[in-house]
Amino acid sequence: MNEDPAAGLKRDVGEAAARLVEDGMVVGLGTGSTANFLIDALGRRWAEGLRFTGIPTSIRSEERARKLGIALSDFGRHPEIDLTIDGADEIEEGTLNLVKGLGGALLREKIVAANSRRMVVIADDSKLVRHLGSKAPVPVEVTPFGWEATSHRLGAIGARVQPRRDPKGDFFVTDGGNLILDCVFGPMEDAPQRERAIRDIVGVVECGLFIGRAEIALLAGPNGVHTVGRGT
Ligand SMILES: O=C[C@H](O)[C@H](O)[C@H](O)COP(=O)(O)O
Repeated sequence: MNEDPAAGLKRDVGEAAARLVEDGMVVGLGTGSTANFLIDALGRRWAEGLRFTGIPTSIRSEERARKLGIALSDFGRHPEIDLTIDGADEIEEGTLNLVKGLGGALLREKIVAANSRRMVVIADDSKLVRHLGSKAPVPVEVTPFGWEATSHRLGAIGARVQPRRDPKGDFFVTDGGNLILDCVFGPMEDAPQRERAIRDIVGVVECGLFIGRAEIALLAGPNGVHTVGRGT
């Protein structure tokens, strides 16, 4: 198995973010390799006596947190979340707008982020970009019914569309039973408008552009973890 070269940085930032959680909070638990380090660090804090309620953003994160003994709840019972901590595929300098969903968890992640008082994004600093779309495609979750027509409409607003497949070559299916179309737009100077244009297409369930959601970013680099706010 290939070792992730950024694993050390992801661990550093996951552990730093776990220190933001306080007793009694309702906490959105993100998804992905960086969020896994957060969940593991929270598991250690739980074992030391910290008590909070976790709202997982995917089945994978739910299983990981449950194994560590963290108390979890259903989003429906806790529709107001104090703090969500999640990874990202790209973070735009200045705005902290994000691309998320390369791991396929964007719909639950976006619902949880939209209902959180604060969202903190965690990543190694290679994820910081001048414009979203510079390196990553925008994942778009679509209904299986009519996906070809939805794909065509996405093409008409400028995307090069690639249906996501799993390692066996079958369509990748999300936790919500939908498909993902990875949309390459190239670097975008108009991500907020692009998000609206994508979401206006019938058949689109949600898209991986997170606009105005993250309040701060914790970024790990060779010199340690630093905090970046919006507008900096
Ligand atoms: O669907 C996956 C999520 O949006 C992840 O938070 C995102 O892909 C970042 O994942 P990682 O920390 O593994 O790079």
